Amino acid sequence: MESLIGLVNRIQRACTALGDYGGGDNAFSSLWDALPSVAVVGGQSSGKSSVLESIVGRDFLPRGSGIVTRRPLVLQLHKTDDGQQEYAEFGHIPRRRFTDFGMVRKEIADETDRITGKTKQISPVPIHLSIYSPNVVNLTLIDLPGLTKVAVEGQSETIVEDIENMVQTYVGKPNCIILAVSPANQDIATSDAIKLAREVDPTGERTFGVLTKLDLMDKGTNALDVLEGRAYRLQHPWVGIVNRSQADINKNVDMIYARRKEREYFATSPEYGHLANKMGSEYLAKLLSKHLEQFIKARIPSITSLINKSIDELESEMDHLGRPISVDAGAQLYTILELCRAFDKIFKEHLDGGRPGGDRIYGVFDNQLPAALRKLPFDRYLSVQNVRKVVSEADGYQPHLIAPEQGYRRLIEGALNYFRGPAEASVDAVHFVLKELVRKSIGECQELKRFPSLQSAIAAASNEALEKFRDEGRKTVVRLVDMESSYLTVDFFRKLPQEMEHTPQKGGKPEAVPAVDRYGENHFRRIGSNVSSYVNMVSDTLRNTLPKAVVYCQVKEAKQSLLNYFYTQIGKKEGKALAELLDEDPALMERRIQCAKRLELYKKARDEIDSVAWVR
Ligand SMILES: Nc1nc2c(ncn2[C@@H]2O[C@H](COP(=O)(O)OP(=O)(O)OP(=O)(O)O)[C@@H](O)[C@H]2O)c(=O)[nH]1
Repeated sequence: MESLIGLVNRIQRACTALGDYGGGDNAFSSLWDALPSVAVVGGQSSGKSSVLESIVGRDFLPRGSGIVTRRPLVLQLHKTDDGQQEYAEFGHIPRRRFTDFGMVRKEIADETDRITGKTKQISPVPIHLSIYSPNVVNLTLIDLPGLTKVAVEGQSETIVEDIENMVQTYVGKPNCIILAVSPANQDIATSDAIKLAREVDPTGERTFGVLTKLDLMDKGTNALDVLEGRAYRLQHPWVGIVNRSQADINKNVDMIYARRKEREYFATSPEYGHLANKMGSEYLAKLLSKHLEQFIKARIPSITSLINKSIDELESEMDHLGRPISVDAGAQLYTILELCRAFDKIFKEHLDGGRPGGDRIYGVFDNQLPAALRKLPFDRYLSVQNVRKVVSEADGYQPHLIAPEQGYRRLIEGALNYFRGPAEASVDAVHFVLKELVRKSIGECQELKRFPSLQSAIAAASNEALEKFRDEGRKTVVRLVDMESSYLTVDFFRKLPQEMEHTPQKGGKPEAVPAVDRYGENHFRRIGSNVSSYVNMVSDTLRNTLPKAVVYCQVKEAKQSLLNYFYTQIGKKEGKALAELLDEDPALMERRIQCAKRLELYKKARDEIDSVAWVR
């Protein structure tokens, strides 16, 4: 059973080491807040320090006028075997044993000043002090600044309120046992400690009332009304204490001697003799220790479930935030390549299916290209007037005698030039689809979210590569069109019906004679219609071959080598340049560090609890 207080002590120390001392920090749930503790509260000079020293059996707390306790002091008491030497250890100076308790007092004062300065301000960052002694019981107590009514010189106006708020953050938690110290020589109705305890624990179930200075009460008066629970009722019995007086302190009266005197006081007291075995600082220590053990035991299941829940939450947040970046250049390069691959994978999924967008490329080939081909102005180009003009100009001063060979060629070449427009437009349309898919893929790549600089670098490199593919695509489609002009399909012309008419020859044999006027309108109309048929045939061919060229030069290349050039570039980069690509958002980096710390804390706490569970 005793190991339970030790367990909470260890977890508390881990909490402080990792910056969790409850309250304030809303970024994470606090484990400290979930741990049971005993906080000592009371007005100034009510005797808090004396009670603590009496429980420990040692002088070790700084004394002086004004507010001496300006940071919470987490006092962890560990009982050792009889005969062992007493010593103290501070959380902020691990492994240094203090056997001189005068030095402990000095270190508490110095450590208080280290955080608050000598300005008499207060700070919520606790000081951890462990005392190992055969004269203590296992117990953890938190000493808090005394509640005060007025600020003294050198203190801020808000000090009264600040102290009350700090004390509130401790005693306000349902896991905090309140040790409310009130002096017997003051009316209990005016006790600061009881006033505060009543606010945060109205039923009195977690408040232990301690009445000091019983020896200083006016002659003829006693505190039985309070000690027997009539003046102010609590669930737990009140404990009366007689500490050393100021005169005793001045005379350096030994604490162990003081304890004996206290025992004698109650044993021989005519008023309190019947309560003697339930009075005094030793009894108080044992009572608190027993209660704290039970309290911790009852809280373990809820602490365990809080720890497990927090670990789950932190792990999923860590997954979301991603792994920390290594400082090693090789590892950085590896990370960059992995991120590029993650992006590339998404980009390919867009093209191959699985993610939308690739279908828009098919839309270019299936709708945009055929529509653009249909809209080409061949009607105008192959009008009778234009055919006549082109054919006539083609023959120069010597008009054609038989077929207008040159005229046909000129007309066809002129018509085929029109195909360049839709061919290049297809290249551009696919280019823009690919660019858009790059943008989308970067946005969808979770792993890249942390790295704005790398995102821009990948976008720039991809777009540069896409431009190159577009240039290649353009050259290829224009070449396809030019190829159509460079060598015409002879078969088509062979199969053209001749413009001949058969007239009877002398002697009965038919004789083929040209029946049409080679310079007449019908003739040009027929040429126009022949050229139109040829152009349609080419159009059909290009409708099939242009997509092949575009896919070959742009889509396939984008899939296979979008980041190839980028890879060779980053391969040449030095550590600093690589680190720049991986410059994360600083807020994110900080959050990851904090998450990792908390995760470490919760895991440590879980291990501690598991180890105690084995012992039980
Ligand atoms: N005679 C007698 N004097 C006591 C008793 N308890 C405390 N004192 C004296 O009261 C004075 C204040 O006691 P502390 O223990 O310093 O009180 P505190 O609440 O810690 O005071 P601050 O830290 O200043 O808020 C000291 O001079 C003590 O010697 C007691 O039970 N009997």
